[in-house]
Amino acid sequence: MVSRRFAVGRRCSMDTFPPFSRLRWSPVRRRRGCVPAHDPLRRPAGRVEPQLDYLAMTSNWTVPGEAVSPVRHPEAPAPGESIPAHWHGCFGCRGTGDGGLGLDVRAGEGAEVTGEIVVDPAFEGGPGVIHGGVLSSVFDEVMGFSAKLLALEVVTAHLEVDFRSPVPVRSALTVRARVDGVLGRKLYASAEVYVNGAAAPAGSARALFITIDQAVHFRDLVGNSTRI
Ligand SMILES: CCCCCCCCCCCCCC(=O)SCCNC(=O)CCNC(=O)[C@H](O)C(C)(C)COP(=O)(O)OP(=O)(O)OC[C@H]1O[C@@H](n2cnc3c(N)ncnc32)[C@H](O)[C@@H]1OP(=O)(O)O
Repeated sequence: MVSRRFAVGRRCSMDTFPPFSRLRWSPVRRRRGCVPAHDPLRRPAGRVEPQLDYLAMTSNWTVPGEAVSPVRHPEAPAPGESIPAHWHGCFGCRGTGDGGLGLDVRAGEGAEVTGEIVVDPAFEGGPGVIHGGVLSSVFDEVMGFSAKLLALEVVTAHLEVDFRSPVPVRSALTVRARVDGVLGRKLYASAEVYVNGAAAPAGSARALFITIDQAVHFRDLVGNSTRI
């Protein structure tokens, strides 16, 4: 059956809709003269395209000048030691067998941590690559662990991620994260992800965490949990 979107140009036998139609008619379909009615690759005349500097991976999220350097807690895990899960029910802390990310996060120097994870095929988004939301969760979790070196309980208030290059499923990821600055209840953190030991990051993230009193924050929410 020929879809209405490919009604102009020659008829094609393999007319299917996204996610795969874009991959299939470019460039093969162009050569065949098979042109869709609406070509998402064609830029509409007169529209201003966003000018993103992907290589610089810029961010408008900056640590305020008044922020102070993070102070590592004297009883924080030593550099190289694994940092225990903050809660067994956490998606980030649970193993992949239990529907979690299966992250292993280790303490570094100062307020730095390193998270290791192998991208489970269950985390697939686009064909063969990790889902961007899952990678965002990885960043969120590993940056959150850096707050544990300060012995602070935090939740994420703001998270931003730059995806620089695709991250294949089954690849081994190393996430380096740290608290960059503290201002009252606010912790500013940043992180980068490296694929299979590559020298250049495949993505980066920044976050704002806010310290909380867990007992108060979760008091009226804990009843929703199925893992208590
Ligand atoms: C999970 C706990 C375990 C702990 C173990 C550690 C390991 C963790 C690993 C887990 C990792 C995964 C973790 C997860 O995934 S946590 C899950 C995702 N996050 C949440 O569910 C948090 C939802 N939000 C809230 O509950 C409240 O908004 C919070 C508690 C964050 C603040 O509400 P609260 O009423 O308490 O305080 P406040 O509103 O006076 O705000 C305080 C200050 O912050 C500033 N502000 C706030 N938001 C923003 C913003 N978006 N951009 C810029 N600024 C912002 C605000 O202006 C103010 O500044 P100032 O006026 O004082 O200058």
